[in-house]
Amino acid sequence: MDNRQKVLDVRALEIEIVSERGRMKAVQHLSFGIETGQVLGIVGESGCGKSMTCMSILGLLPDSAHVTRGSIRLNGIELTGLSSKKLMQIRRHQLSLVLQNPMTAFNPLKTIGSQFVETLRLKSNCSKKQAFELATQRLAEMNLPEPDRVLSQYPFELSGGMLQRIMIGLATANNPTLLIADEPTTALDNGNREHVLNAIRRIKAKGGTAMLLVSHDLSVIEAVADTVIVMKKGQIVESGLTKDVIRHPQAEYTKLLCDSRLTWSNPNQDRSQERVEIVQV
Ligand SMILES: Nc1ncnc2c1ncn2[C@@H]1O[C@H](COP(=O)(O)OP(=O)(O)OP(=O)(O)O)[C@@H](O)[C@H]1O
Repeated sequence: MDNRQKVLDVRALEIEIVSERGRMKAVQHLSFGIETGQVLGIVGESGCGKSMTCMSILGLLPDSAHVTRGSIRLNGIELTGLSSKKLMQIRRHQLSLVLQNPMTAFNPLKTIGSQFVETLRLKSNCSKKQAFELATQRLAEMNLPEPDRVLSQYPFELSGGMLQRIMIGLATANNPTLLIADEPTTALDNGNREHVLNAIRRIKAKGGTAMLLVSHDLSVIEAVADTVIVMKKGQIVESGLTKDVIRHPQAEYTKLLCDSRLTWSNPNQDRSQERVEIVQV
């Protein structure tokens, strides 16, 4: 990874968790950066600190966790130590989060259109009519058929795969500086997975948003990420251009992940029990 101007610049980050069992470092010595229009993948086993890293950037760590060292800069602004009011402003205008469950992300009692409009008007000063027009445009960009009809529907009338693409459209509607997507394709059938990866590719092609894509699945990272960091037990074991890391893994742990990627791409493997969630802050 080079030293060009980075939208997100994380340096020597350390996150500590305090519980009745004592103190533990969820993340340490973590440094990485992302440039505008680029996708950085974070891959690693469960519990290695991927979510803690994302939540620290958003200023949404649980009460038991704290950034104890290091720096997180978004467009040159240091986020660690900012007041919660300032962080909320930054989240509202510059950051978006897409998590795993689209069904729980939406209010079941409101149409997609009213939720879209509500969120857009919270993030910018647009009128109801402008918000509706933007919503229609974003749904079309996400390749959703009949955007007007989708906007008039309730979440339960749409499939999980469609709701995921709607969430990505909503999360990027106001062109955030940084989109954080946590496992957005896990366990989708191939068709829906490809739709979501295409949605990510379209956001990349527009070029205004940097993206942090978290996945335990190296194939997803390989499909869209320019650079990747491989994490194990809260630390980076390897990082670099995705194609280099995947073609020539250096760390034993990355080699293992690459081997299991071959297993995951086996079409006979049953991944139907895995769930996917997408939520926006
Ligand atoms: N709310 C919490 N309170 C205390 N410890 C937590 C909390 N959430 C996570 N942890 C601990 O922090 C460490 C890092 O967890 P984290 O959720 O960041 O891992 P992850 O890589 O995102 O895992 P997964 O892929 O399963 O989501 C783990 O040891 C985990 O047990």
